[in-house]
Amino acid sequence: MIMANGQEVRQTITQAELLQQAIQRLEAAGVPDARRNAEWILCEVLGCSRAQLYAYPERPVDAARQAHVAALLTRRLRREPLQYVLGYVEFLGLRLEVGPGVLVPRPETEWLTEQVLQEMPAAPAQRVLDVGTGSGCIALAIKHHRPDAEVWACDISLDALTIAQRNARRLRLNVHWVVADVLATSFPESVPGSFDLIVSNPPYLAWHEADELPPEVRDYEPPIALYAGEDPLRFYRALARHGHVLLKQGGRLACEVHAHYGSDVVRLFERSGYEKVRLEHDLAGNPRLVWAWKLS
Ligand SMILES: C[S@@+](CC[C@H](N)C(=O)[O-])C[C@H]1O[C@@H](n2cnc3c(N)ncnc32)[C@H](O)[C@@H]1O
Repeated sequence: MIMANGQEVRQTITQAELLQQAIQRLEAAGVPDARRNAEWILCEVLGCSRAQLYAYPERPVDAARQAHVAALLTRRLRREPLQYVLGYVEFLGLRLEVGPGVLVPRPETEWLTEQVLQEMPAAPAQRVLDVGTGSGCIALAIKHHRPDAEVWACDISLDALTIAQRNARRLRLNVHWVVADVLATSFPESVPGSFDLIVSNPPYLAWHEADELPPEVRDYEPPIALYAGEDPLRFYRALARHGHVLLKQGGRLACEVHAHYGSDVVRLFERSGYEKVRLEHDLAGNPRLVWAWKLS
């Protein structure tokens, strides 16, 4: 009998027993969605699909794999996000590396990227800028689904850009990565301008919202990716200002918004001279995406 992270590792245990143990430990610690979490961790370590996990309940799990499961489980029990524990997330058909230093891409952002892809004209080839790219999820998904597009992506965080670039290399997607502070007065000169589309999921939480966040978000994801600070519209003001310089005539902005501030962002863009400003609701019915055109 071996001890791994305080957990007993028996020489022989079946997949079904290991799964049950994992579910019980996660449930006892109050981790939401315990079964799904346990399934993901076991499938990752055993190198099998969810169907195979249940199809072969009697299959024995060796001590090394038991110890690996125990190690990942310990991290998840401390409420580290499941995607950090696994080291990746699926985003619009792409497997992206994620980990400390980068926001875990959300389903809402996947939905937003789908809307953007649907609205992108087939021709001419589009020039796109993703502001606050994080793992690179939006930029990489656009480049993957529209290889003809010229895609640029920026972030203030070097940690994020390092992960985004690793994702790009692994997926063999050619995106231009730039370190830039969107709150600065101007963008680096290397960013060319004349964009057809600027897309952004900027930080949009207020400080006081930290108390309502689950520990996975509050204690692990980078604060720079989450909080806008005192002024929840700060990043949208900056995007509106830069859009006038970086977008071509007839270009547009597509921004993810906090469900509480959709109408405020619409007003902000209208007052900043954008036209055809429109708010879209996500699959949960929450205001989520604001479009704004630079027509004049
Ligand atoms: C909400 S996260 C979005 C990440 C990614 N686009 C996604 O949807 O998963 C916001 C991103 O903006 C970046 N960011 C924060 N402040 C910034 C700034 N002043 N200039 C540029 N990027 C910034 C953060 O590092 C983070 O990667």
